Parts: sequence; C-alpha cells; structure tokens
Amino acid sequence: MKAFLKGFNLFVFSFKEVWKVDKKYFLLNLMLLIVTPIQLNASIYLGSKLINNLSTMSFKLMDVVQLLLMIISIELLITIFTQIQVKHNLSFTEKFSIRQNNRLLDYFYGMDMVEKENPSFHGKANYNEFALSKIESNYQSFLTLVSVLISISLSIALLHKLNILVIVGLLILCMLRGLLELRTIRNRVEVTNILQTSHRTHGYLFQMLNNFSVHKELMINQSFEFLKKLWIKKKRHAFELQFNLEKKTINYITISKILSAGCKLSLSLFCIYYIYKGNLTIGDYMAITMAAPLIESNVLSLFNVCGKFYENTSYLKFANEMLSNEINENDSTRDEISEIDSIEVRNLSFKYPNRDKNALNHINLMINKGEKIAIVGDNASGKTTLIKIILGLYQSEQSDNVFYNGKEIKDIDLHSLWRKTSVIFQDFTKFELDIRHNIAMSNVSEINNDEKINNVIKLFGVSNILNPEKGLATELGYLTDESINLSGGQWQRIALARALFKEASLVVLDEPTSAIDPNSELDLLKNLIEVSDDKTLIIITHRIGIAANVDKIIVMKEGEIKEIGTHYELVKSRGYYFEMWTQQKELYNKQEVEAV
Ligand SMILES: Nc1ncnc2c1ncn2[C@@H]1O[C@H](COP(=O)(O)OP(=O)(O)OP(=O)(O)O)[C@@H](O)[C@H]1O
Repeated sequence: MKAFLKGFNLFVFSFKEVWKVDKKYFLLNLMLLIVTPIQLNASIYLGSKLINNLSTMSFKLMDVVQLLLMIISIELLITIFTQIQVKHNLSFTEKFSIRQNNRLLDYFYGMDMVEKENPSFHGKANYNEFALSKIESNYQSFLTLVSVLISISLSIALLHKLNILVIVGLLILCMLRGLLELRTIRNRVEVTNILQTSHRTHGYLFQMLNNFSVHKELMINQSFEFLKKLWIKKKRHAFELQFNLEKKTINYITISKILSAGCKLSLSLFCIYYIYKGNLTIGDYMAITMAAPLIESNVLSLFNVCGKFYENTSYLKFANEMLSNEINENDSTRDEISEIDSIEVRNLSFKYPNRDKNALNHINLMINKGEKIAIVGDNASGKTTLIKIILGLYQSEQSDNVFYNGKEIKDIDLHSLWRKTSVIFQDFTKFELDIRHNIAMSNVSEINNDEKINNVIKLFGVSNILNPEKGLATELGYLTDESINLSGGQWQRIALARALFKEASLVVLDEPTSAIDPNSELDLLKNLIEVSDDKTLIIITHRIGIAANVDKIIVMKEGEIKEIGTHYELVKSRGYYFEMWTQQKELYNKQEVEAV
C-alpha cells in the first residue's frame, strides 16, 4: 500500500510538472490518448462491416460508401490531431528542458560545498540529470497505460464471436510475452545503474586523452599509450556489461516471437474452422485477425509501461526531492551584516564526512577589521579548509564556531556576508570569455565601468594583453579563433584584478601569487596591501617573503594552529615559522633578513 501511494504521488508529481509547463500540450495528449484506440478499433469494426456488406453481393452502394467515408474521415481527424501534437511537442520539449535544467542548476548551486566536494556527488549529479528526463517519460507512460487499457477492452469486444476459452488462451500467451518484456526491463535498469559509474570512468579517461593541455605531460612521460590502454580496458568492461544485457534481451525477444507465431497460427486455424462451420463471416475473420495482434501489442505495451514505472520510480524520487527543494535566496530569519568589524573562530574542529581524521582541530583566532593576515603551513595542514569555513561555504554543525562581529555565522545571512567579501581560491576560475567579463564577474553591476576595469588590470600588470582593436572585448582562452591564451601567471593576475575589482571589506587570497615570478611577486603584494588599506586581508601562502609583510601570521600544522604573531615575534621565538623562514630566506632581501 505504501509503495502504491509512493507510486501514485510520483504520478501526480509528473502530471503537475507537465501541466505547469504547457497546459495545451497536456490536454492535446490526453485527448489523443483516448481518441486513438477508439479510432483503431472503430476502423477494424467498420472495415469488417464493409467486407461483410461487399461479400453479400446484394449490398446497397450508399451503405458501403457511407462506411468507407466514416473510416477515412476518422483516420483523417486523427492524423490532423497527431500533426498538431507533433508540432507542439517540439516547443514543449524545449520549454520543459529549459525549466528543468534551470531548477537543476539552482539545486546544485544551492547545495552545501562539503556535499559538492564529495566524490559521490558527481555520480549523483549525473543521476539527477537523467532523473529529470524521466518526469516526462512517467507522464507519457501513464497516458500509454490508459490508452492501452481502452484499446484492449475494445479489441476484446471485437473477438466476441470466438469461444471464451480461445480469448483467454490468447490473453495468457500475451501475458507470457509481457512477462518476458518485464524481465528485460528489470535487467536493463540493473545494468544501467552499474554502467553509470563505468561510463564516468572511461568518459573521464577519454576526455584526458583528448585534452591537449594534458598531452604535453603524456608526451614527456610517454604515457599516452598506457592511458589509452586503460581507457580501452574500462570501455570494454562497459561494453561487455552492455553486450551481456543485449544477449539476454535477444534471447527473450526470440522466445517472445516464437510464442507470437504460435498464437497467430492457432488463432487462424480456429477462425478457418469456424468459417468452415458457418459460424464466422469473412468480415469477422478480418476483424479477429486484426484485433488479435492489436491486443497482443497492447498487452506488451502494458507490461512495458509497468516496467517503465518500475524503472522510473527510483529516478523520480530523486527528481521529486530535487525539484521540491526551493532555494531560499534571502533567509529573513538571519541577520544581514553591513560591515565586518571582527572575525572570530572559537575552538573549531572539523572533519570531512568522507574522511576519518579531522582536517582542523581546536582552532582559535581573532581577526580585526583592516588587519592583514597571512596563513602559512605545510601542505594539507588545513589552511584552505579553515578559510572555506570562515567564509560560510561549509554549512555543517561543526562549522558553527565562527563569529562575525560577535554573532554566530549560523545567524548571519550569508548573502550579505558574501556581498562584502572577495576571494581567489587556489583553483580560481579562468573564464574563457573576454577580459571585461573576467574582471567584472566579481561585481556584475559594474560590468560597463571601463575606467574601473582598466584601472585594476593596469594595477596588476595585464593591460598589455589587450588586443588594441578589441580592448576589453579581447577574449581569453581557446573558445573562439580570436581568443588569446595566457600564461599561468597572467591568469593569476587577472584573478587578482577580479578580486580587487569588487569593493569588498574582506579579501581572501589562497596562494594568489604561486605562478607569479618572484621579482614581481613582492611588488604586486605591496601594491595589493596598499590599495587594501581599509580592507581586512587574509592571504594563504607558502612564501614566507609575503608573510613578512603582514600584521599577523598564523602558522598551521596538521590541522592545528602552531603559532600566531608578527614576523618579528615568530622569528624571535625560534619555532616552526623560524624553520620555514630560515629555509626560504635566501630568496628574499638580504637586508631584511639581517634586520631580523
Ligand atoms: N573536499 C574535501 N573532502 C575531503 N577531504 C578534504 C577536502 N578538501 C580537503 N580535504 C582534506 O583536508 C585536509 C586539509 O586540506 P586543505 O586543502 O585545507 O589543506 P591546505 O593546508 O590548504 O593544503 P595546501 O597547502 O596543499 O593547499 C587534507 O588532508 C585534505 O586531503
């Protein structure tokens, strides 16, 4: 009963979705589904009357013409409706796909980052896209079910002159074929679920093999052939699964066809025997031999539809969950933040759901407005995790120990916080669009402020990449023939310019100069600190030379804060920072080292 209710709810859900997108399409389909089976069976019925009339030799011409006209006009009417529906179908499909994809994008966008960064999310993302396509399929399946039931009842009525046992026998044979069909569908669902992961792997490998920026590494390492073999192995594995499924399907289809042939033969023999006995007319024979295959194909469709329902249920549960999840852009229960006066982290520990060990342990720190902070430490010491939590990107209970202006982050409207924040992540985005878009993406309301865009690209030394004819419309990347490709350092400068283009009071930079040459690095950073005078600046870096220029340095190791202080204090205390500084000091100004 519970399963039935669930299934019923999913029907209602699919119907609602189609209805919301296009009411005309919905009604047109509904009408066609009722009229088509009636037309098919009426044509058989009228055709048999026509033949009976003709075979008497004393028929009335008007009766025959009338029957003929009726058959043709019903057929014409259906053809016209079908054509209208086909035309409408195209616009419906487009509207439906835009609406669903829009909601899919919103759903994924609104999900918590921790969940999105979990590898299982990628499988779920593919699954959800597929699930959306099942909404319309479920709606169509339901219409087919109703249409098929109407058709089967009408066709059985056309067999009324046959012995009831013959009709029951025919139905049993059809059911056997239907059960075989159902098995095929169940098999397909199981294999499709397994294939999803398999397709992801060989699809990824194929992408790598096709990606020319990967080629350079593969060429030098001579690992192209190796990777290709791996791809072929994974692809073959997927093919084998598919092939085994097809083999089973072919076997089922063969058995089903043999059953069908047997059914046809026995029915024809019955009819011939009945005609011989004088119990059937030629018209009846025609009606029976046409109605029987119709019943057969409809019973098959019936099982097919049941299989589809089974197949769709798991997908639709996802789609339903996803689409009923409204995104709350502005949470009115949370307080807006107008200025960031302080950021405090109190005894924060954090563990990623798919990891055994904590990424952060007992973190305590205080950052005041306008302070320039550097976070340094080994790889995997938790630096990026810490800033993601500070920025409210991980919304787990463990990350509630962050306070802005003394207020818990869970009580703050994050959109108001993000409006005041600018950030460049280690894996910052290289928008393959023009320079204008690359810069203004941090503050789209200023996209037409050419002066401001020009100022930031000048500040970060990338105004020389502008094509003189195109100016800010110079495209970056590889997307168009005119696009220009940038070096790693140039991309990083563009990202820095983007971060500064937004008038934020908190600027967070995760290794912002890792690809920039050491000669320009310090100048760039000094510029940055100068123009961010009143801003709070947090820089994650492995370069101690950069750290030496800030107000406070946070040293992290294995998820913990080992030291906090100014460059002078930390060097003096001869701790872990001092070790790092000693190892890197040759890179920096000798005088600066000696001064310490
Ligand atoms: N999304 C994630 N899911 C699971 N574990 C993660 C995730 N992101 C990071 N980690 C793990 O958390 C730990 C801290 O990673 P984090 O990226 O914060 O280190 P980091 O100090 O910024 O390192 P690096 O200097 O190399 O950039 C690492 O062990 C890392 O493997």
